[in-house]
Amino acid sequence: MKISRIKLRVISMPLKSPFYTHLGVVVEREGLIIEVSDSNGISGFGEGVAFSTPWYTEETVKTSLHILSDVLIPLLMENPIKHPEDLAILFKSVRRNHMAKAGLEMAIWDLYAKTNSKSLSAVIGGTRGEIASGVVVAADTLSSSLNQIEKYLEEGYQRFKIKINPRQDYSLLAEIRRHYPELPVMADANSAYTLKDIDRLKALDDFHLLMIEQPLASDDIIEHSLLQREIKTPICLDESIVSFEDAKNAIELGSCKIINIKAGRVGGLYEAKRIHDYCLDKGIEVWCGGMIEFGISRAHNIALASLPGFTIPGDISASNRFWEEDIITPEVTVEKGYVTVPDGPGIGFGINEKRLQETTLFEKLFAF
Ligand SMILES: O=C(O)CCC(=O)c1ccccc1C(=O)O
Ligand SMILES: [Mg+2]
Repeated sequence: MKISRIKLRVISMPLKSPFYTHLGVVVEREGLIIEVSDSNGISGFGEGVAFSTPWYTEETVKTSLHILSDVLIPLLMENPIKHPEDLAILFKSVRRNHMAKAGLEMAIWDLYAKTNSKSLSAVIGGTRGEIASGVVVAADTLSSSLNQIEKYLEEGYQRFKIKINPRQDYSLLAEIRRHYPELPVMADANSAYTLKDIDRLKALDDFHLLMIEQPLASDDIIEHSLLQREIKTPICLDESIVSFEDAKNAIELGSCKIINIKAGRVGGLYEAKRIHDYCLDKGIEVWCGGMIEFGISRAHNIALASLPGFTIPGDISASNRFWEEDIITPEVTVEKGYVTVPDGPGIGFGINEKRLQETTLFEKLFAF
């Protein structure tokens, strides 16, 4: 691959409505856009999905910018690669920093697919032409949760993820069930509980949830295996799974029945695919998680979720779930509950240059 230039941009955009979790509120989303160009002027795009503050993982926009500028991009300049999978070996010398690695790796996958005139989905082994779409409800009150559910139901979403915590769980889910007895509902706790809350968590079995995502500590797999033995609701791990080894260990221990795969969290599409392949082999269902992302990462998620093991509707919602105007064209849309997997080259979406320009705070260019 003849990489000649890399452009990093920090962008910022307000969410249409605040996103509430027990860890804090997201009102404005800062993000990192990575553009990798070759000597023929073809560009691949990726997104660094770390947030402005380290509330979800330890990375931030600033740490990503540092690791990309001072470590990963210089490493790539000194060590030309033939294929995006070569990055797995090249980046092994750098501990963690998965979101920074993934943003660059995914831009290079997009470039690779485009230079081979294939869709990213085809290049990574996707088999699906459309993806069942789910949505997250992260509101601060019961009434706004119910309003959001009603709106998203009308828009066709097939799965509803409700953020919960020990102060807002049983009564919230009971009200949702009272209004929607058959709704495909799951809960995401973002590590709000400990094993001391076992009775609270057992009680949630009443609601036949599709699953409960990450109830216990963000780096735990041991206690989740104890919890899974006590509750009927399937556990899905998110934060705890940052590598193929984590997925393998969690499955062997019985810590979860389902895994949420986010390419950013695990260091890129290659590692995401390894986890997917292992889960498919072991009969563990997976789905694609979201990061309140802009269109580029959303497009990568669509390609990832086209792999055969992604059998559960994930967090791949339309661009208009979070944004007044996205940075890609066309925007991601949900039709009758599905997102179409594009068959054009690479991620299959263009860049809305005007929107990208007006949301850019800062940019930095690296010439090879
Ligand atoms: O639709 C989305 O973008 C996912 C929403 C979501 O739940 C989330 C958003 C940001 C960080 C972590 C999470 C999560 O899955 O825990
Ligand atoms: Mg989660």
